[in-house]
Amino acid sequence: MNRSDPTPPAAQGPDRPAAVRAVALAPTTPPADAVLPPRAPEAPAPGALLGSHYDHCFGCGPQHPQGLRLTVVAGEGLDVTAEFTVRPGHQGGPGLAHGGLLVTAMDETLGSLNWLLHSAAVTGRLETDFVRPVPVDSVLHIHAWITGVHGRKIYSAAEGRIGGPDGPVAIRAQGLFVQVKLEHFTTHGRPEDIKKALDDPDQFKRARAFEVNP
Ligand SMILES: CCCCCCCCCCCCCCCC(=O)SCCNC(=O)CCNC(=O)[C@H](O)C(C)(C)COP(=O)(O)OP(=O)(O)OC[C@H]1O[C@@H](n2cnc3c(N)ncnc32)[C@H](O)[C@@H]1OP(=O)(O)O
Repeated sequence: MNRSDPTPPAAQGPDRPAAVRAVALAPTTPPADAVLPPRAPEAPAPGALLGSHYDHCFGCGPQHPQGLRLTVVAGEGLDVTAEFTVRPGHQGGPGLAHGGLLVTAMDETLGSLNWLLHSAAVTGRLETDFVRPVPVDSVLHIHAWITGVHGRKIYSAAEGRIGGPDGPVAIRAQGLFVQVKLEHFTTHGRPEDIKKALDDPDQFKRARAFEVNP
């Protein structure tokens, strides 16, 4: 369609050309029969700092040179808080955090809710609203919580605020994570990285701690 064409787009449907047809995405809001389970007995105590799940993770790994080095603390309920300091290597616009990295920070924080249920889960769908720009050197304070669990699907939401837990909201997110077994990683990951992770007893211990039987 010509950009200046005032004709409104035709209704979505099978006759619409594939190149312009919207894709059907799953909702990130839990269904009515979703449940809010109790914290797992193995969940970290409220206030505990959650370690990185993998040293080379872009989101939380301390060994990643340009990573976000997000730190996460367990909340009182099915929630966590996280902090991410925006560094010059995270710029999109001059002096501003790249939006994709802000999404990564939300993804990582929502993903760490796994610790509270003692199960590994991967992101199936993630929606974000960017509310205001985030300058370099600012600290993004993120609060994330589980909104419902339905079978293997974990629904969650988060808000990121600038400068403090009560600072202005910069980003909001809702996610749908799907619980997986450890084999998800060992089957799909690059073999040399899997081997290194499995050869490191500490890394292996953390990986086993996540094992689930969906
Ligand atoms: C040795 C090394 C140790 C390392 C130890 C690390 C441990 C801890 C690591 C944590 C890491 C966190 C890091 C941050 C979080 C990421 O960034 S994770 C990376 C990004 N995500 C991905 O790569 C996931 C890619 N997708 C997949 O692998 C597969 O599509 C999935 C999501 C596992 C689902 O496949 P599946 O297991 O075959 O599930 P399936 O039976 O199709 O669906 C199950 C249910 O989920 C729904 N569903 C499936 N996919 C979707 C979707 N995309 N959207 C909506 N709903 C979906 C289905 O509709 C179905 O619903 P019901 O019918 O039950 O109502």
